[in-house]
Amino acid sequence: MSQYLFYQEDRIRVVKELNEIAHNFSQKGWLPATSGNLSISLCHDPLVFGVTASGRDKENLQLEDIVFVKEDCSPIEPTRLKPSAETLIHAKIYQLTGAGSVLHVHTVYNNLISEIYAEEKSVVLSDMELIKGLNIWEEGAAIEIPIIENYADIPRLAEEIGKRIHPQVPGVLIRKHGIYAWGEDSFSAKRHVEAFEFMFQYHFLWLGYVRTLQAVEPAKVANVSIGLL
Ligand SMILES: CSC[C@@H](O)[C@@H](O)C(=O)COP(=O)(O)O
Ligand SMILES: [Zn+2]
Repeated sequence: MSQYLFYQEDRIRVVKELNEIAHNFSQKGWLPATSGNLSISLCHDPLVFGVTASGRDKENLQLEDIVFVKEDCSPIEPTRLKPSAETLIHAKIYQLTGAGSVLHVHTVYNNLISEIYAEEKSVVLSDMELIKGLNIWEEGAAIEIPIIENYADIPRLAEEIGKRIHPQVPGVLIRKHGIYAWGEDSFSAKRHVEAFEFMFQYHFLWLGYVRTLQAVEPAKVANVSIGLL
């Protein structure tokens, strides 16, 4: 008998919450072509978390598509399911941040921003109301989101992500891949993903708008700073 049966009620809650988030993000087009992976922790000491199984269509995620794993990413009980190929990244983020949930999505805008600012290795966003969605309330706050190269070797990718995590900024971009965002629970982690994605979309469209104005009405944008472009 598994020593983890003790968590049965919490397991049901985790599975339901992950399914709801998978369906919600799929509706938004944030988990295309089976991409992305989602997790919620059950326990921190020892670390145990539920994570989406590898290669599942998140749009049609089923309750049984969640695998419960330990700190070393192995399942807590025998299963035919393979945990997400990126489970190690989830484990690393739990260990370093004490988060209660880690969510990973692939979107067009997070891919575009990660590529535009790839050489800088981070993107700075400021003067945006939704920074408050990250629970950062100071007026005029600026946030710097790290951008990590998209190493195919997952242990290396997890290691590099670990080195760049900023205590105040609950997200890390992987170049032309996606974002990992986290929070104290799945509600907060979801809110963080949504805030990041809103800001990435806004920032990308703003860059294009200002650049167009620079071409057609330069005087109008003479004092507008858009960073790189
Ligand atoms: C289908 S492409 C996406 C994968 O390469 C990977 O980055 C991803 O996010 C999903 O991997 P998974 O093993 O299903 O959790
Ligand atoms: Zn991915």
